[in-house]
Amino acid sequence: MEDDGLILNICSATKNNNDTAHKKPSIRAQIKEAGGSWKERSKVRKIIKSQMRKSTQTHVPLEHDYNTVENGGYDLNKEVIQKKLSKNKLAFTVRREDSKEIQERSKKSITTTQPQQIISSLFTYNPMIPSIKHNYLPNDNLPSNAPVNDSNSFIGMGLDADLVAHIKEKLNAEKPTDIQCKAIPLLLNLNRTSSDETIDVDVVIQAETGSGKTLAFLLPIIERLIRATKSIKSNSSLTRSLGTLAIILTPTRELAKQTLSVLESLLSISPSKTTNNRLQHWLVPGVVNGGDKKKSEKARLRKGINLLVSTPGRLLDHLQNTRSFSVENLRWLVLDEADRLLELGFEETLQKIIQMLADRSDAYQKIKQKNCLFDSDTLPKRRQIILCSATLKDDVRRLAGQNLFNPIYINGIDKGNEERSKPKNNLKLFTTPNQLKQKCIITPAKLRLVTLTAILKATFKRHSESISSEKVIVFFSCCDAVDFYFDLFANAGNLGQDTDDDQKANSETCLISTVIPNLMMFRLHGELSQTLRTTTFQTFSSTSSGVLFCTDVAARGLDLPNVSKILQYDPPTDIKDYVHRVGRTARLGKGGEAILFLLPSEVGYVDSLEDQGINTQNVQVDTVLKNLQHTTTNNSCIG
Ligand SMILES: Nc1ncnc2c1ncn2[C@@H]1O[C@H](COP(=O)(O)OP(=O)(O)OP(=O)(O)O)[C@@H](O)[C@H]1O
Repeated sequence: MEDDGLILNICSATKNNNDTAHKKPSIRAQIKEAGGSWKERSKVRKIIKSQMRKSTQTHVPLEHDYNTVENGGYDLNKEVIQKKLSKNKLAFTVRREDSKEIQERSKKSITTTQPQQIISSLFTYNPMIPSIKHNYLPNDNLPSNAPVNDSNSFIGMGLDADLVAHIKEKLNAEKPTDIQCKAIPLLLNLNRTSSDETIDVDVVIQAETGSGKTLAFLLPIIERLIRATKSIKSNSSLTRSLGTLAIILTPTRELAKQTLSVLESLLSISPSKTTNNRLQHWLVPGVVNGGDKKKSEKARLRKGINLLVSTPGRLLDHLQNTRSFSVENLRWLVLDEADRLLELGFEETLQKIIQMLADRSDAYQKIKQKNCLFDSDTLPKRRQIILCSATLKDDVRRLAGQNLFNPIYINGIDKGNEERSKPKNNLKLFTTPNQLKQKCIITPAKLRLVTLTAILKATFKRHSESISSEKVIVFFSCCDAVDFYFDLFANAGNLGQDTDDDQKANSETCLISTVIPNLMMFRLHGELSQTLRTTTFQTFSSTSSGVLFCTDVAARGLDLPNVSKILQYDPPTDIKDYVHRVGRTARLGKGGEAILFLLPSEVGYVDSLEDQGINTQNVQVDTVLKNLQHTTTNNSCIG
């Protein structure tokens, strides 16, 4: 699927683990089970089982066990260690040379073990968790992506008064954000001279997640079209059959639909005296999207979609196969989440799209068909490319070198963040919202599920009949993991009992959890039907409380209101994806919390985050597990 990268949570075997495997082959491996009658084989299997049971009961913690402790694999609490050490004297004498070291290590281990550990009844002890050495630098928590008070107003930037009143009423946007202050005047380009046709240069916008980049590029486009509409006297020149004037490309279908709805609400501006309803009359927004019916899209393209939002594959398909799709008048090509669009899988498609658009408008220029709309000075005289993302790096610069015209880079990184982030290399840093509380929790594999449950339980506390109004997103590495955990939380205890129920669950947008009473559970990934994806996205957007289990299909661009917490059950392989995942909360100056789950073997991830200027606070599993026993009054489940 184009939307879902399969990211596996692979932890490489350490040297010590390898040694362990080498020194102590399993009993099963030593006994040949093949051959003989089934009765004999069954007998052998029983013997093996009982030997294995005995072996685990009498197993003494040997040197390599403690080596794995250091690597975060195991920990034996005081009782278990002492019991095992005293019980098996034989093994103890055999490995006498190791014993002193063992005792030393066990002493260390015991002293570091918390006195009141919460241990799941499934296990006899909690594995030890390696401590991570990093300097957590608490920041001032001042919002970095909120509208700026001392900014120039939208009207001061040159936006139409009706449009400004409209965005205030519809989107509650009164003051521009930092990136909007920088990008809107540049893209409006009001200081151009009509003689200089090349002045509308390409623009690269990089700013934090949730800082209003969508309006930063949509408002100037709409404003310039309003101005062009006003400048033309005859209505006959303004018709949707002028074809597509702007294309906005997004990497996922959900983001395409979201961008379309922003466009629609911008264009639902009430008819003013000046535009006299003409804007709505001819300017038609639309979407063409993988997963939708191509036939109806073709019909709409034939009639004319002036502002088109699309995913790359479907756009290329229409460019190649829909003859009535008119892009000769195209004035803007926006690549939203540009770095994702340039990743493997999309890059080739994108290059073909850019080439086809260039060929078509060149051919058109030769025919020199004219419309007075394009004679006005308000529209760009050439196709302007706008790249946009919170995480732009060298891949974008490569495209910039090849396809962009005199690109201008606008960076929304605020001063506070720049100072806070101390780069260890020369790479450009990614920034995350200043007010976002970022935490990491090192959990051994066997405690991960119980830790997730504890966090969700603490977040969705019961208040008599209802639960806390919180919205949480949990990211997993792949579609199967989402389905597995969704089934677990939604259907625990009923798994696999009724296939009709399973089918029903697969087609339902939301289920009530059987683990956490009253909790509404949603899931989103690239293998679900398009209808289910769309309804899930819409329902989770509008709900006031619930949890969404998803893959990275929901990581980029989605503006899901009031999400208070992001959990990353599997860390993403790319730090860029980390930035986008956590960016689903703490949007536009609001607060938020992000918790990253790491296996003991993955602690190095914290350093990689630090290299990018991302600072996480380490939280102990024990603190979280206590929430299973106590309902804390503190809203933050992990302190
Ligand atoms: N100036 C503003 N005042 C109030 N709200 C705004 C303003 N600008 C944008 N918004 C709202 O802020 C939210 C986030 O905006 P948007 O989705 O464009 O962020 P983004 O920077 O594109 O984030 P991401 O990188 O995650 O895609 C949206 O709900 C949008 O309507």
